[in-house]
Amino acid sequence: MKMDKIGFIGAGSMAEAMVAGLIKGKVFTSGQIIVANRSNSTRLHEFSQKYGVETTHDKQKLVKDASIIVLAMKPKDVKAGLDGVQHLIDKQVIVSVLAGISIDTIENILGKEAAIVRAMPNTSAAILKSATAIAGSKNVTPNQMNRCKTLFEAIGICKIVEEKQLDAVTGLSGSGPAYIYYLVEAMEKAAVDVGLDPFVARDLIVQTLLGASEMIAVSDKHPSQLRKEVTSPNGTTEAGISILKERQVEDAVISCIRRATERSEELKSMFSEELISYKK
Ligand SMILES: NC(=O)C1=CN([C@@H]2O[C@H](COP(=O)(O)OP(=O)(O)OC[C@H]3O[C@@H](n4cnc5c(N)ncnc54)[C@H](OP(=O)(O)O)[C@@H]3O)[C@@H](O)[C@H]2O)C=CC1
Ligand SMILES: O=C(O)[C@@H]1CCC=N1
Repeated sequence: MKMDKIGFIGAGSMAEAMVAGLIKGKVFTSGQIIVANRSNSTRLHEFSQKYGVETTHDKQKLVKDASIIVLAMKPKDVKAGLDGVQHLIDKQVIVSVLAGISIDTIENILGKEAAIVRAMPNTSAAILKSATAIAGSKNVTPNQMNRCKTLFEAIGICKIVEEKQLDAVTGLSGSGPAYIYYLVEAMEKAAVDVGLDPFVARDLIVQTLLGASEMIAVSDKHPSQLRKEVTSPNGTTEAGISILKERQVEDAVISCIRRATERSEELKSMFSEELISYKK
């Protein structure tokens, strides 16, 4: 598939995960990718060394050269990130991966309506395993939406949702990898505590996670049934799970995802209140 250039404004972890994934997935060649940040030249040097992509501090050049512009700065930096390029946005599709920043807010900053696709991927994009959801503004054509879906499908799976559901997606799968890493950190501590070599434990934990994920993915059975199949009456699993229940881990997980979802909603209102609507 022949595609134009894609430009990233922001060169952090999410931009890197996407760049790595897009090159690995052969969606874009290195020569079709431009990356810009605010000031960190060492970071841009790293990008060009590692991925062979073009890098620049000149956002205007990036916006003129790219047909897809990915906003990949922190939510608080979106206004500064688009400063000075608003007038150059015309036919490009803007893909925003910013948590909690609405299409309305981006249009307010631009001072006009635009073809904006809000996306919530996760850092597993780097290994082509992102769980992404996208929502488009009313100016996005079906063709542009499909193109963005194809782009995210090349780095994992991609679901189309309504924009209002993106806060929940952020709380669930955008932040999700961190929850799993947190669990693994705890499992690693526990493994040493019960007398295992940390390197042996790491391999066992990773394979356990891979195996369990694959079982959920390929099996027709509900996770609760799969769990039952591990749990022998009066056995070790039952003993372990009884502690998770006693410590109300299920409640903790539900509260964790609710709080992350709420935080995405909070970010949205913080930033939309800050901006004066051009529509008013
Ligand atoms: N990390 C994750 O797992 C996920 C993150 N996201 C979203 O992705 C976005 C980026 O997150 P992350 O990659 O973790 O952030 P990082 O802090 O790692 O990177 C932010 C980048 O934005 C650049 N930047 C800041 N201000 C400007 C500006 N005015 N012009 C150009 N570039 C600028 C910074 O450049 P410099 O270093 O020079 O200041 C830096 O390269 C966030 O909005 C987040 O909500 C979405 C899904 C998952
Ligand atoms: O923590 C955050 O705000 C971002 C959004 C999803 C993952 N990281």
